[in-house]
Amino acid sequence: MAKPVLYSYWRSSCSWRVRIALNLKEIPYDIKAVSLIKGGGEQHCNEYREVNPMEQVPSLCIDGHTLIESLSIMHYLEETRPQRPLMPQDCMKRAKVREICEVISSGIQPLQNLIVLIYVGEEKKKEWAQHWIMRGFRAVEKLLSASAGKYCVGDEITLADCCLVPQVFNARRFHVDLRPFPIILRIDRELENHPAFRAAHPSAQPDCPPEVAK
Ligand SMILES: O=C(O)/C=C\C(=O)CC(=O)CC(=O)O
Repeated sequence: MAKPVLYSYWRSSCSWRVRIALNLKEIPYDIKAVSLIKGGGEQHCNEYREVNPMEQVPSLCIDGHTLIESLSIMHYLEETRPQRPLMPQDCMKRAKVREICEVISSGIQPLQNLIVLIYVGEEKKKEWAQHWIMRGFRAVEKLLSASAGKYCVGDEITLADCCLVPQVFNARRFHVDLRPFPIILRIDRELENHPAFRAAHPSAQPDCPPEVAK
């Protein structure tokens, strides 16, 4: 089987989630960088629209197919590559993992992504992004107060952690005050030096601008 190819952008939190999952599962993959900003965004070109009709990253070519949507990709990896499980065994804990993934991937990230911020406009975009991230993080913090052990759900790393860490990076990028979210901060700190998370970090990506990578 050919090595999987991930269409990715260094600073895209959705690409980053999938990179973490691939790294944790030790699945070798190649990256095809798609610049979301060059020339108005390479994701909108005809060639890439054939790969991903949503004109977004990530997309993953794997097992002879192309998959889009980060959570759907991560669940496929979990189902087909059971090594280093990223979902708990227990059904209620699985539901808790999905809950946190949903809040982040549907309730926060889409509201502060590039296409929405362009639409909101330069003047309002920071306040807008902060509002939706804080609203979502209040919910995540509350959920974590019941589910967290060392990580988001219990003491094993799950897909919820793969979603949380990149969203914390985005929160910092928009200067959100994270002090009201001590559990989120603790889990982020716990994971920042994990090799799979470090290798997936924007600053470690081949398309990261050299002045940022330093
Ligand atoms: O470098 C840029 O400014 C462009 C795009 C992004 O950050 C990615 C997003 O749209 C946000 C996200 O993935 O959450």
